[in-house]
Amino acid sequence: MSGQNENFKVNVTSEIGRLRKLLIHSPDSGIGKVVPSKAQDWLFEDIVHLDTIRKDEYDYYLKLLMYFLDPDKIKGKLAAIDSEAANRGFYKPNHPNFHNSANVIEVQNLLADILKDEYIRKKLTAAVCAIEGCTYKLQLKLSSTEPKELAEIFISGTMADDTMIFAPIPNLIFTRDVGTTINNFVLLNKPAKKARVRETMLMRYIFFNHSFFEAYRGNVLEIPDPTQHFLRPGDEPEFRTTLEGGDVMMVAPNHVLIGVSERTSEEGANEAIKLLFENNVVEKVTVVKIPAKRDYMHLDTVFTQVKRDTWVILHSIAHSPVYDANEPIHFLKEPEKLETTTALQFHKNNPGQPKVFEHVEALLDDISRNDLGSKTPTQVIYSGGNVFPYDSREQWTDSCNLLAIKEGIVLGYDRNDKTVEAFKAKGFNVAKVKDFIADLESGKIDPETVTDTLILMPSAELSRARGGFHCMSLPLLRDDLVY
Ligand SMILES: NC(=[NH2+])NCCC[C@H](N)C(=O)O
Repeated sequence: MSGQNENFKVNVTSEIGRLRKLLIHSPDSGIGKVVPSKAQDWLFEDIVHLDTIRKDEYDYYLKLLMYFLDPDKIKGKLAAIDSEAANRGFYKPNHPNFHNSANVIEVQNLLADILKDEYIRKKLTAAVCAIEGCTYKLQLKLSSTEPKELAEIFISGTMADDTMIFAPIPNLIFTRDVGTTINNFVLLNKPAKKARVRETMLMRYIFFNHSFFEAYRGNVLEIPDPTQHFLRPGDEPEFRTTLEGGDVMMVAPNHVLIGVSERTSEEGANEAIKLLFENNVVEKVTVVKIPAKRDYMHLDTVFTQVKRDTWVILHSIAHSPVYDANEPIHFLKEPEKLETTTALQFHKNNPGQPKVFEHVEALLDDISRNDLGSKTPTQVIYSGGNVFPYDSREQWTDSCNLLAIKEGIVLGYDRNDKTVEAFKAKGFNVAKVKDFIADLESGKIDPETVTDTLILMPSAELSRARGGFHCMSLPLLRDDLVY
């Protein structure tokens, strides 16, 4: 894939413009190595069945992306691609028949590309071995391993003979979290969780060394730690700057949202805002503070955008506290226990005087109407139709974490029944991905003309990894919205 850097463009100005290029990572064998005792440390809620997550779930995601982003590789060829004789070669990064799309880009292959350079291979091997505590002998062995094999080892933690040498990084399927494209800049993450450290390092090497990103090297932003962090006593994470991509949303060309959450610290948001303003990347950054808890780990777990005038959100995050401000409980509970969510908007020219939004829904309405020029009333679809307990059950299985492949065409899990009903009530078509793909292949559906559809993706295994399709995508290029 190296050498294809002419015309390689990085530019994302919204959450919903037609998707043209993205980074993904298909479930690798490391996911099949998650053991119950480590599942929580590795940020999975359960162990998953590798074969099912690939063949019956993720492969459909890949196919769908191909029809929209690289149709020549799939249209008219589906039967052959999925034949038994093909043995899923199209889906396996190291297989000779791998799709090798330059639009639906597999991280593992970018990693293999940069590892062809001996200097980079040695440096990155030393870095991986340092964080994983490998022996020097193993480091030497890895340095002379063939690039494609080495890329697989770095990701899965497993040698070709199936020996595990360090932990896998099973969360790499959630490419969203490793960085965010903001206009033609990339803001790299600074992970809060140890389980996500190696992924970030691999991505850092890719963005700074792969020929695809050559023209953008000066536009890769990294978040430093402030001096207070190094000088603090003990091991407390105080002052640590953390920021994960799921907390960063590129909602309009001049406007980014940053969630302060379980994963992104106030300090992380602070450094990110300074970087974005100093580099003239955007004019406005709105910080949305959400309760720091596992269920809401990132901002994109509580809302995502569907169309310029439509959002899907968890009601308790959308609005001010459910308690009546006149009830005694309002005064008795700590503000964070009331699940309040605040939104503070900082402007480049006047960062000292942030604008306060009463609640998140007011912010989303402002984005739709004022940033995106929507002339229609802003529509909000609530997780689980805003009916307890379906609202929180379905949020937990990513009802609010949708990926728009173009405005109004969104991918979500097939298990969130009440949310699906809420989409239907707002006039959306709902299609099972298998049927949708059959219609794309037969030509009954045309990616250019299809409108307002929630595509339901199989989710039994994927949802145990605790993320949806928004998390499983790192958009690099989207068409600008036409106003
Ligand atoms: N953008 C997201 N919401 N990503 C979800 C990440 C899920 C992953 N298991 C984690 O806990 O880190």
